[in-house]
Amino acid sequence: MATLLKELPSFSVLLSAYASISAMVMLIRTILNEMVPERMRDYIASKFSELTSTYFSSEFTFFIEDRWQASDNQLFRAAEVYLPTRIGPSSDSLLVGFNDSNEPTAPPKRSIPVNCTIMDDFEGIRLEWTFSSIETKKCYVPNKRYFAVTCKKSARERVEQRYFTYISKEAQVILNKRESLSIYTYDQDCSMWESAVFKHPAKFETLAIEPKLKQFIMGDLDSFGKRKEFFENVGRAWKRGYLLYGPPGTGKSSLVAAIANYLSYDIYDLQFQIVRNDADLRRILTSTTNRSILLIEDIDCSTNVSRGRAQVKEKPEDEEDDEPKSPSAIDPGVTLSGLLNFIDGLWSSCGNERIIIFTTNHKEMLDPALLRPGRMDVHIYMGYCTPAAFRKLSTTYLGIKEAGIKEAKLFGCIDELIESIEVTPAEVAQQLMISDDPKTALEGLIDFLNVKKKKTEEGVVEKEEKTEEGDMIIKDKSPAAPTAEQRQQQKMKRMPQHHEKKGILEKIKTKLPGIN
Ligand SMILES: Nc1ncnc2c1ncn2[C@@H]1O[C@H](COP(=O)(O)OP(=O)(O)OP(=O)(O)O)[C@@H](O)[C@H]1O
Repeated sequence: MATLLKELPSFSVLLSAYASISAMVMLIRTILNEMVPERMRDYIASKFSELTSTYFSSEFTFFIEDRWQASDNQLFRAAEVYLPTRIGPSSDSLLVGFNDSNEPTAPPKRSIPVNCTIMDDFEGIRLEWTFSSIETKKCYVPNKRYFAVTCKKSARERVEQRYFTYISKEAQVILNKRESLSIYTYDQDCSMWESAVFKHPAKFETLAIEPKLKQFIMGDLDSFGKRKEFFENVGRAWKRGYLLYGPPGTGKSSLVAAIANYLSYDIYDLQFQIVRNDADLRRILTSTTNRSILLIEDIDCSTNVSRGRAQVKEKPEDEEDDEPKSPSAIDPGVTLSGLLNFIDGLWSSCGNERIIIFTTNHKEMLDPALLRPGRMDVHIYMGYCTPAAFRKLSTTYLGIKEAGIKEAKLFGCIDELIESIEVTPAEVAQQLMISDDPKTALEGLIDFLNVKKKKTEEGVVEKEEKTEEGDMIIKDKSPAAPTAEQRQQQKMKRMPQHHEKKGILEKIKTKLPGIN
């Protein structure tokens, strides 16, 4: 010990060493101040302090941004669902509100405000969450939102391997338990999906369609939900495409609502006309969630995927086109191949448990490529009202479970009229709503059907006269009464689709392997 003390430098030596080091530092600082610009000095200082704090800090921070590469970040979504359940007394702020106008007195829902800090515990690990949002300069690019999760460095691996998986599972459980569904519509100005509470009363029980068709659709949906492994084994994306076609008012939208309620899936209602181009479509579609329905209504209104597009393309360039050009509002930049890429192309593998539904009033207008086998798995014709559909409507609207003696005669008359003209379930439902008294409502429906029948017959006669003369002059509306045979012939000419009513099931084309 004594030898060791002897070898230590004396106090005066230490003092002089300190003085010379300080002088050296002062000299270097003066040189740096003189030679290095101030901004550069600040940058070096901040980097130096960042480096030392990272090296010596005992904490680790994960960042979870709202986007991950080209898609929505599913971990971010899970955190959005999970974190509101962890808001406790230690949180200093909270975002509250609701968008369900059906229940204005319900307690508000919770969400996370910007810069709010939330503490969570997992297997003895303390975690601190902070939510941030950075505004972007470009108006069509949404704000960049992210969570920062801080934990002890020693717990980093457990958080990465176990905690984040736990959050995803918890979020799924919360989503499965929620009482209301959401319907999303795309806001092109903010470049994001906006949601509203979806509480549509349509159910399969209230749908007035042929019972066999109903059974088929429900069975198809059931088997789709159970076939995760099947889809994996056959190397296909876990998706199902439905094309609903038929005249307006035959229940296409009601069927979509019934499917959403049956499966408890959210609906993404995409107005195709607002999509700028294929890249835009890709971004929009990759930001939808699993277990959801992508709905594109009136797909024929998009000129780029309608049959006209193919015909226009085939025309020689110098050929005059007498057809007026479609206004740009209905001529989006999305190409058919861009859309098909999502249905069965490479992008179709993005996401799982998805239902894609297209509706159209004019199937014949669609580009054949969209109708080819393997594209839309099931084609469903939603036809005019049939006696069976009318029975369902009378149960739903008038509470008539089975026609008694009183109604039997009226029912017989209605059945006959319904079979002889084209009347939509929407029109029949409208008439049944006129009175709460079943007899009055049914009689009102008979009057309506009789008027419609008369008008239709008059229309046919008028149309035939027009066709013969080849001009557009409106003729006298009072027709010469046609004979029964003539009426039958007129009906056959006028309603080629009417006969399809009876063969609705033949119109269903099932293309998924494994379903017969
Ligand atoms: N098959 C049906 N079963 C029960 N209700 C129906 C049916 N068809 C139509 N309706 C009633 O008529 C209204 C309009 O129907 P819906 O909007 O579903 O028809 P649509 O075929 O989607 O029409 P569009 O092609 O014009 O969009 C609905 O509110 C619904 O109450």
